Amino acid sequence: MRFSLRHFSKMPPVLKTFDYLVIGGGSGGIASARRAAEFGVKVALVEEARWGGTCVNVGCVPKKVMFNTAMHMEYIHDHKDYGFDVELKGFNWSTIKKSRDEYIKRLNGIYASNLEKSKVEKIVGHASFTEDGSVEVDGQRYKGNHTLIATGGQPTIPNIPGAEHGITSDGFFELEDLPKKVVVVGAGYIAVELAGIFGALGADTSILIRYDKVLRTFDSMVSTAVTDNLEHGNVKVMRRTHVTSVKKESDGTLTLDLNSGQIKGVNCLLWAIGRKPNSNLGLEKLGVETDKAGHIIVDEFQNTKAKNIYALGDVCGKALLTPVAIAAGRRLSHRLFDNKPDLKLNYDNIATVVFSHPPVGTVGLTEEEAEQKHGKDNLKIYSSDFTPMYYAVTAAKQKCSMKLICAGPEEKVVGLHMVGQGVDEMLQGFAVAVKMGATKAQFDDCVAIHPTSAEELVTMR
Ligand SMILES: Cc1cc2nc3c(=O)[nH]c(=O)nc-3n(C[C@H](O)[C@H](O)[C@H](O)COP(=O)(O)OP(=O)(O)OC[C@H]3O[C@@H](n4cnc5c(N)ncnc54)[C@H](O)[C@@H]3O)c2cc1C
Ligand SMILES: NC(=O)C1=CN([C@@H]2O[C@H](COP(=O)(O)OP(=O)(O)OC[C@H]3O[C@@H](n4cnc5c(N)ncnc54)[C@H](OP(=O)(O)O)[C@@H]3O)[C@@H](O)[C@H]2O)C=CC1
Ligand SMILES: N[C@@H](CCC(=O)N[C@@H](CSSC[C@H](NC(=O)CC[C@H](N)C(=O)O)C(=O)NCC(=O)O)C(=O)NCC(=O)O)C(=O)O
Repeated sequence: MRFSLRHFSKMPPVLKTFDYLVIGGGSGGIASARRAAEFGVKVALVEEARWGGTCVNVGCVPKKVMFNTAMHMEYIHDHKDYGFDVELKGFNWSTIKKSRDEYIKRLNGIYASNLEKSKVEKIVGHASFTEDGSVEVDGQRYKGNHTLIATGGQPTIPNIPGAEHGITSDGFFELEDLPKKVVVVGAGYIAVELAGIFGALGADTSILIRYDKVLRTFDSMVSTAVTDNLEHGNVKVMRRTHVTSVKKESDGTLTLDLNSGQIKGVNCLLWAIGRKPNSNLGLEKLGVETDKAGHIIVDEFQNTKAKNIYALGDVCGKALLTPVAIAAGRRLSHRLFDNKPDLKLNYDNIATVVFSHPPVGTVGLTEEEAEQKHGKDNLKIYSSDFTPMYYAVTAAKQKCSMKLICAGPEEKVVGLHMVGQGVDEMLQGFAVAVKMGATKAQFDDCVAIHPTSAEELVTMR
């Protein structure tokens, strides 16, 4: 007690009090702060880096630009099969990097001005908690009657000698040129997406995975198809392989020592082995609990263990997706300031896309999860494998695979999985149907749109 009093006396006085103080100007924090401000409460948002957070600056948005770039390269190879007399004379990475950077800069400005328009007070700097639950930023103290932690996460780097010679997804967005020889380590979303981009753009690309397939937590159909597609798409899949040490040579290239063998002459090593939460905010002083990995523990209403302190988005470690952070943030603001005391995000049936080549779209249970939940005998699985019509006249082909997992006598669709051209844009509408509890008969009752890949989903037998 005496210690606390002495400590309190050293704290600067509270400069300002807000109804809602949000830490983290990324997807969840911005969405929650702006929604709260709509209800006429006094809101402030603290951000230490660039407005928009991971998604806008080093995530979804610049990644999608690079995915689109890679798609151009794929299509260019098909042009001659469609009768176009075009010649690819080269690809200039720095052209797209420059326009991408300018676009992100514009977005930073738009986000800042949107906050101003919404009357959210912007506070720039690193936030940390003091003992009494107020927040200190650059020596100033702010108090929130309600405080949200939406501080996101950062890439993990392995603890091996020379790991610092590698980059992460953050560094990917700083590359000034397409590296000649690339090694991507990891088997999740980021490894698959970035290896796919490098491969499509013509880098000599390898992906090092610990097991036999990428995306192991996805339905096995997806995991198998994406692993095969990487191999067919210019990416060498090195299974059961990990890096034990990294050495930088005098010519600037890297030599990777592996559990078996070596890779020499690497121009870019990219770690994509997961992310860790930004939860080093002095939470222990407040009784906010974290799990072993540092993710903030919250209940279904995003409440932490400390009164009037909430957390959401990547810092909580559940469904690390921008729309999840946004949806949780907006619902929380309605609950706190719009008299909707029961509003919370339902984390079931969240649709997700992996921007691989071709992309993955998936919602609901994997077959393995459905077997555990409903029992193998209560499931009926429908699947379809075909070559989309786009490839009818092209030399290069990519298959499309789809799977519906139906449960019970009514054949409720509890899982929908797709890998193929266009499935990224196809998924959202079907996700509505799955969320509504649609059955296979209801899918079939919907007359197909022809000729599309999507029609397969309403005509499967
Ligand atoms: C390469 C990559 C690609 C991705 N692609 C997709 C995709 O295609 N689709 C998708 O849905 N999701 C994608 N994601 C995930 C998505 O970016 C995140 O799920 C989302 O940004 C999480 O939002 P958030 O608000 O929880 O955190 P963030 O967006 O990370 O925002 C947190 C903010 O808090 C700030 N901050 C942290 N600590 C402090 C502090 N102490 N004081 C002040 N400010 C602080 C940070 O600077 C940051 O701006 C991708 C992620 C990566 C890395
Ligand atoms: N399109 C989208 O919506 C995107 C979303 N995101 C979000 O960001 C999150 C973070 O992405 P990401 O960083 O790819 O993390 P993920 O959790 O998706 O994947 C990381 C994978 O790397 C492998 N791995 C873990 N540790 C090691 C290690 N020490 N050495 C080698 N491999 C290892 C694991 O696979 P295994 O166990 O098989 O080895 C693990 O699943 C994603 O989960 C996703 O939620 C990111 C990008 C795009
Ligand atoms: N689906 C469209 C998305 C277009 C879009 O939303 N672009 C954003 C930039 S990328 S995206 C950054 C990301 N936005 C989104 O995820 C889109 C949110 C959706 N429109 C919604 O309102 O729910 C995010 O982190 N949002 C937090 C927040 O907005 O509160 C933009 O231009 N914004 C300018 C503006 O808004 O004026 C596409 O892919 O083209």
